[in-house]
Amino acid sequence: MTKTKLQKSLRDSVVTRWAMLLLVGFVLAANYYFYDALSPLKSTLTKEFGFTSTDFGTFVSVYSIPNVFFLMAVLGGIILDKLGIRRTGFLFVAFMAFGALVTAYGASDIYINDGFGYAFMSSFLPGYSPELKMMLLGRFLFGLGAETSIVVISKIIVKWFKGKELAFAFGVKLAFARTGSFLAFNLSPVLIESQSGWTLAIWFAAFLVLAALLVFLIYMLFDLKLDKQVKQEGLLASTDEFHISDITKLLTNRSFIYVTLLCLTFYSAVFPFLSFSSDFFLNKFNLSIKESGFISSMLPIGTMIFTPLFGFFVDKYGKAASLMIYGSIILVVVHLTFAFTNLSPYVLMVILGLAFSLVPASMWPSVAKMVDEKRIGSAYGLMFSVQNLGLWAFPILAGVVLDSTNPTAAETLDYTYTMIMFAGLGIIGLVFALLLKREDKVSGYGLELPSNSK
Ligand SMILES: C[C@H](N)C(=O)N[C@@H](CCCCN)C(=O)O
Repeated sequence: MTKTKLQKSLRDSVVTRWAMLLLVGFVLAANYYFYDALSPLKSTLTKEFGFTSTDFGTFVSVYSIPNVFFLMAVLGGIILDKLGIRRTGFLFVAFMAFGALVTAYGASDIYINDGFGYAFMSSFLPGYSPELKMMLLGRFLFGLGAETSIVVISKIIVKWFKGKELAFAFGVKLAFARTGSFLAFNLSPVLIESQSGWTLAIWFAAFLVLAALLVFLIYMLFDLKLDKQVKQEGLLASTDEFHISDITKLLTNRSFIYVTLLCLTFYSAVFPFLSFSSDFFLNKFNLSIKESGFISSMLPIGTMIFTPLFGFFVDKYGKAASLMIYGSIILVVVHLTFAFTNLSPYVLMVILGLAFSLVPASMWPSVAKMVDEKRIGSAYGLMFSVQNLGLWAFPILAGVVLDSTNPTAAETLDYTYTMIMFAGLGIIGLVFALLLKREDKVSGYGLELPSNSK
């Protein structure tokens, strides 16, 4: 009796571990909120600062530069293994918060009226406004922190839920992320109408990320307590230690290569599209900023419900490779329908939500089947870095395509070619999904089997 009592730790309490998910879920929601908060403001940024579509695309994509060109997500995973959850998490969430505040500062009146750094930002690259340059710096720092903090949160979920409700917890974690996006698309258009000025929408987003840093501090107290109880950190460090050979093993695993390329193409056709979607609805259907922001938010709201459901389905019945194929087909059909018809964007966004649930719910758990558990951190880090190549390139390309296929100072923007580009990405993704399913028959990872059968 006494022995059993001694063996119980914080993670054995259902309430405590779900409370931990609530805490880190808030951090994740704030991350996604800030990522999407400026998307409904594209036309406002054009009106206030003269942003072109290419400027806006550059702003969206600068998030990915640290993760692509400095391999930050991979390095962050290594730092995580060396320094542990608390120090790495605090460092990268702090980067996120600092970057968010710098972005808001770059759009603020204080900065524009010759505030700190304005003269310096005006002294080079005259083709880019000082506002854009400061906001780019802020988003760069935000991106540096944001991707690694997602890797840290994934590890936190494993720490608290391994051997318990792990897959479901991952689904709920993604639902928190989507809640952040949903709120961003609906709140930003309301906040730009504030008496205190349109930049309140950006300040609000930045302070939300700052609040996330405080929430992470609270999480750290529990994490410390759990480590004291079970000395789990030492155990994880030894099992998750990083070796360069881990990366070479991953790069010779065909299934891993196909799933990573699917991750690159699929997410490149979703996240950059989502960043432009409010402006797309505004232009194509002649809607208000609020209404087009609301339509964009139909995508995350669908995924909040569908992702945990499909996660449950994959756990119980398998069929992960097939679900990735179905999700890819839906993505292509929706983007082509957006390009060539005037069908209701409300319905199409909900259908796109199905695709954006089918693929993530089956993709992320599938990686765990094809990669040793001790390499899972490196695997996710590598996938994130490759994926960020697309999240970097495609917002810029979308902006360039928009600017070059529309006359300067056009009243409304024609998105047809931009949407064809996103559909093209979806088609390439579909090919990788088909290759992945074919390869699974050879490699025998059992992607089509239920979770507990492998
Ligand atoms: C943008 C980020 N790199 C990403 O891929 N996010 C995924 C969730 C990743 C979860 C990994 N365990 C998303 O679908 O938002």
